[in-house]
This record gives sequence, structure tokens and C-alpha cells, in this order.
Amino acid sequence: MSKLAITYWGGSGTITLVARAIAGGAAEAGAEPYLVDVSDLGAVDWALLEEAGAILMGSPTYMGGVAAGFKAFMDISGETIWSERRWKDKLAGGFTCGIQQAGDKLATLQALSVFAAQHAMLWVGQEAIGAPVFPERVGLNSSGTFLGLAVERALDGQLSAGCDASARLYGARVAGALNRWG
Ligand SMILES: Cc1cc2nc3c(=O)[nH]c(=O)nc-3n(C[C@H](O)[C@H](O)[C@H](O)COP(=O)(O)O)c2cc1C
Repeated sequence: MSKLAITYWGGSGTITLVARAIAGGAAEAGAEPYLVDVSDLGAVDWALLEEAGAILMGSPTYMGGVAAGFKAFMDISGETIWSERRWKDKLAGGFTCGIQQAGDKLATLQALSVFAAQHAMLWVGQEAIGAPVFPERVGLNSSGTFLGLAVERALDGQLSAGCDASARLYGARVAGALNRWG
């Protein structure tokens, strides 16, 4: 299976926990995940991203959209990576977090999915259906977001069990997609 790059930018730690949980779920499903913190654009392993079969993108939702730190990464990719179609046909997906259950997080995922389309990438959404449809799955995909992964802010430095499980399932889903199409 080809490499799965998980790019992210986080301010206070939640998105880092989410990226790690996604990586855990993906590894359990047989993928080879690589965490790529984009907070220092000069330190980003661009060759790894070019080699990867899938690139996931994670940003906290700030003011109803992608945080500036992640947007800087998006914008720099709009130079030669975009014009030379270097990420074309890679699988893509997105994840975000916010303090509120809705919190306009969908707008962040929409921006990330449009970004993937700009790069001619192929988007993979979240599949998990939680409560109340399946009452025993309390906390799983609690905001009912399917465009990508949307979770709530970590408390006490920990993701809730439901958010952690949702992130792991999303990692496993992308690993499965990579196995099938990557
Ligand atoms: C400037 C700013 C704007 C924010 N805007 C939103 C928002 O629109 N919706 C939301 O649900 N949470 C919002 N939050 C809360 C963060 O998304 C939340 O605390 C998240 O866990 C931060 O992720 P991080 O720990 O990776 O930085 C905002 C936080 C900050 C600092």
C-alpha cells in the first residue's frame, strides 16, 4: 500500500491529537501513515507529499473557516504543485475540530474539499453513522458530518472517546480507499 500523508496545523493541540488518532486507525488498517506538521513551511517534506498515494489535510476551524496557518500551506501549493498537477489523482480527505458541535466546521471541510478539487485529487469522506440512528454509538460522528471528519475540542488534553473513535474510523476508511484505489 502506498504512503498516507497526514498534513495538519494546530494551535493548541486538538488537531494534533486528531491527526495521531487518524494515523493510528490507518496503521491498524494496514496503511503507512506519516504525520506532516505544516507550521514551518520550510521544514515540510514536499517529496513525501509527492510520493504519497493519499494526502489528508487537517485544520482547526477558526472563525468559521480554515486557520491561517493551514491556509498558508494551501496557498504555497498553488504555485508549481498546482500548475504542474503534481498531486493529480491522489486520494484526499479533510479533518477539523471546533469548540462547538456544529461551529461552522462544515465550512472548513468544504474549503478543504474545494482545495483538493483544485489539485485534481479524489476526495474521501467520513462513513461513520453514530447516535441517535444507532443509539449505542454515542459520540461517534456526533455532529453528523460526512464530508470529512469533524470533531470537538479536546478537554484536559484528551479527545473524547467518541471523537477518538471517529478519527480512527476515518483513518481506517482512507487506508481502505488507498488499498483499493491508491
Ligand atoms: C481564533 C479562533 C477562532 C475560532 N473559531 C471557531 C469556530 O468558528 N467554530 C468552532 O467550533 N470553534 C472555533 N474555535 C475553537 C477552536 O476551533 C477549538 O478550540 C479547536 O480545538 C482548536 O484546535 P487546536 O487545539 O488544534 O488549535 C476558534 C478558536 C480560535 C482561537
